[in-house]
Amino acid sequence: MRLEGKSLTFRYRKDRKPVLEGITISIESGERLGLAGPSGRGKTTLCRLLAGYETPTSGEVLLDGTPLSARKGPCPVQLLWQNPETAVDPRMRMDRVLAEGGPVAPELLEALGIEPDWLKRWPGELSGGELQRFCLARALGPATKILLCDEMSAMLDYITQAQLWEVLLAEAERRDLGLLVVSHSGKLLERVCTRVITL
Ligand SMILES: Nc1ncnc2c1ncn2[C@@H]1O[C@H](COP(=O)(O)OP(=O)(O)OP(=O)(O)O)[C@@H](O)[C@H]1O
Repeated sequence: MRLEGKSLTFRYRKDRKPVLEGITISIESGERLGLAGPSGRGKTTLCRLLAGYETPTSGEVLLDGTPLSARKGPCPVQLLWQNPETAVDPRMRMDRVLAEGGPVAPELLEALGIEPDWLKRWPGELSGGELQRFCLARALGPATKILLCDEMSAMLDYITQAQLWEVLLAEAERRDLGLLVVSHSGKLLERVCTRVITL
């Protein structure tokens, strides 16, 4: 599978200059593409366009040559945020949050260190790191083919970071997923990516 952003231009407001101008990017199955660039350059905005959360002012987002917006059913492109608190519905217990991405193998939950007792808790009863484990499990639902990781481990301690990356890289390899990894850490990008570009 191939996700392409073609000549993407985007502005948040008509009277402001574009945040992104004529950006072309592509991510293939099995590839781990790193995206670097200074703060405010538009990395998160680009992820939002590629995941279909925003519509480009001009240009298009294609999945195997078909506009992402024209696809039906569960989206094969998933986005993981830096702040899991903003990515879960606070009115749903964690078992329902998890089910939003489709069924998740118990082995994956175990590998991510998700304790069975956490499934009946509300999001507000978990730490940021515990919530991010759920967000990763949910993003790895059966329909996912391309995963966009926007600073997904930036707020975690080193041990949790290492654990999540180990699980994600093994899963990506096993399922031939394509990854876009956004990070300010050159070391992380060097370590996990097959190719790195700068915005
Ligand atoms: N909802 C919004 N409305 C208006 N402007 C926005 C909005 N979200 C982001 N911006 C602006 O768009 C620009 C790009 O922001 P974005 O978050 O995409 O950058 P980034 O490269 O991901 O930054 P960082 O590395 O700090 O996370 C910034 O100037 C930001 O102020």
